[in-house]
Amino acid sequence: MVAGAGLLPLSRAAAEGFSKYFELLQRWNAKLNLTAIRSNEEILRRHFLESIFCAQGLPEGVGTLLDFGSGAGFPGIPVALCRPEIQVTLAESQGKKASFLREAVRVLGLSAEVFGRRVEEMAPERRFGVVTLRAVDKMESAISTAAERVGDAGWLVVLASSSSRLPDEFDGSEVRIPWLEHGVVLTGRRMFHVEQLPADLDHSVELDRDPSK
Ligand SMILES: C[S@@+](CC[C@H](N)C(=O)[O-])C[C@H]1O[C@@H](n2cnc3c(N)ncnc32)[C@H](O)[C@@H]1O
Repeated sequence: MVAGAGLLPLSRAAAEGFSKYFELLQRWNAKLNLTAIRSNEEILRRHFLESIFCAQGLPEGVGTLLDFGSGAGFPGIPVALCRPEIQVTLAESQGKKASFLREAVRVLGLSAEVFGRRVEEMAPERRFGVVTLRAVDKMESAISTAAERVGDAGWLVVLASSSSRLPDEFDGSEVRIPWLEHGVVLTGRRMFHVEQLPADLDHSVELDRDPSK
C-alpha cells in the first residue's frame, strides 16, 4: 500500500510498529471513538498514508518535534515510527485520547513524550525543531499558537486544505498530497520571531510603500 501511494519503503521495524498501532487503534476506537473515520481502509488511506507522507517529507537534521493536537496520534506516532532519530512530543488535551497515546507509546516501545494538556499550558520557554498540525479545530488560531512553539530556524508543518496559510515569519512551500483532491502539506521555515521585529516598524506602511516615491 505504501509503495502504491508513491511513498518510500518502510523499515522492517517501522512496518511492524504500524501493524501493532493499527491493531491497537481498531481496538480502542471500537470503545472510545478516538477518530471519526471508522472504516479500516479509510483509516489506512487518510490517517496512516497522509502521516507517512508527512514524516518522509520532513527535513533532515531535525532533533525535536511537537505534534499539536495529536488526537489518536496523527501524524506524531507515524513520525516517531518512520523517523526514530526525532524526539517526538504528542500534545493532546482530551484525557481519553492522551491515555490512548500513552498506551500506544508503551506498546510500540517509542521514546515519545505525551503531554496531556493544552499546548498553551506548556512551559513558555519550550520550543521545537518542527511543529506539526493536522485537523485541529479553529485552524487559523491553532496555526498561530503552534507557530509560537517553533524554535529559531525551525519548521512549521501543516496538513490542511490548500486555502490554509502560514504566518508571515515562515518562508513556506506547499506540496500536494497526490491521492487527495484538496490536501496539501504546507512546510515553512521560521525566518524570525515576531518579537524580534523593531517595535516601531509599521508593516502596513512599509509593505505598501512604492520605493520610487
Ligand atoms: C480532530 S482532532 C485531530 C487529531 C489529529 N491531529 C489527526 O489529524 O487525526 C484535533 C485534536 O486536537 C486537540 N487539541 C485542540 N487544540 C489543542 C491544544 N491547544 N492543545 C492540545 N490539544 C489540542 C483536540 O483535543 C483534538 O483531539
